[in-house]
Amino acid sequence: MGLKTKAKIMDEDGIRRAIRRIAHEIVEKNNGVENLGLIGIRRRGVPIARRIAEEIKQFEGVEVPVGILDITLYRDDLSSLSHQPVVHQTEINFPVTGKKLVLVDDVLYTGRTVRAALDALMDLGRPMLVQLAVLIDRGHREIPVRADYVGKNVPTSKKEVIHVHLAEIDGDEAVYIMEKEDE
Ligand SMILES: O=P(O)(O)OC[C@H]1O[C@H](OP(=O)(O)OP(=O)(O)O)[C@H](O)[C@@H]1O
Ligand SMILES: O=c1cc[nH]c(=O)[nH]1
Repeated sequence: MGLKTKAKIMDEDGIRRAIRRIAHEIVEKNNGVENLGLIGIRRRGVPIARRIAEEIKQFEGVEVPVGILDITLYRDDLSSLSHQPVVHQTEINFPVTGKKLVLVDDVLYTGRTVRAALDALMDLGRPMLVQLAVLIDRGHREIPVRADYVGKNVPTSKKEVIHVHLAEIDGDEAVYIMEKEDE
């Protein structure tokens, strides 16, 4: 099944501003950066987490640690109820116990990836709290998960797909709504 571009909903400036705002909101909500840690969900959550850390360094002068969770979705169809996120690898080189962790991902959809991420984090220790930051919330949750920080809420139909492009992975910066083409 093919996908065709329906609309470009964010450009490079829009992505930069959203990430900058999220960085400020994280510091404001947590009353500073003490005990803060960012966890990027591979793949595109990782560069977003690194950019948030870079913003925080610029305005707070503190380096917030960034860890990585590698989670892959196994599915035939994005709209299927059955896709299963599987945690492959964790690269979290700081203790999570007692930390305020912010999970970072590009798109929040059913919430199943976040659930798998939470399971993996809880296996590593006992964080003080876990929050969630996403660049795009497209709705259609299948479990009770909500984001604390959202770059842009994008109402979608289940037939649509959000594609986030980031320079580190894709060579360009944009967010697109794609539409499934009928066969
Ligand atoms: O809320 P959910 O239904 O779990 O969907 C959200 C997840 O789906 C995407 O990952 P994808 O497997 O498409 O890989 P990508 O990060 O390489 O785009 C996205 O990056 C999120 O991690
Ligand atoms: O539309 C979607 C849904 C899940 N993950 C994506 O990257 N896009």
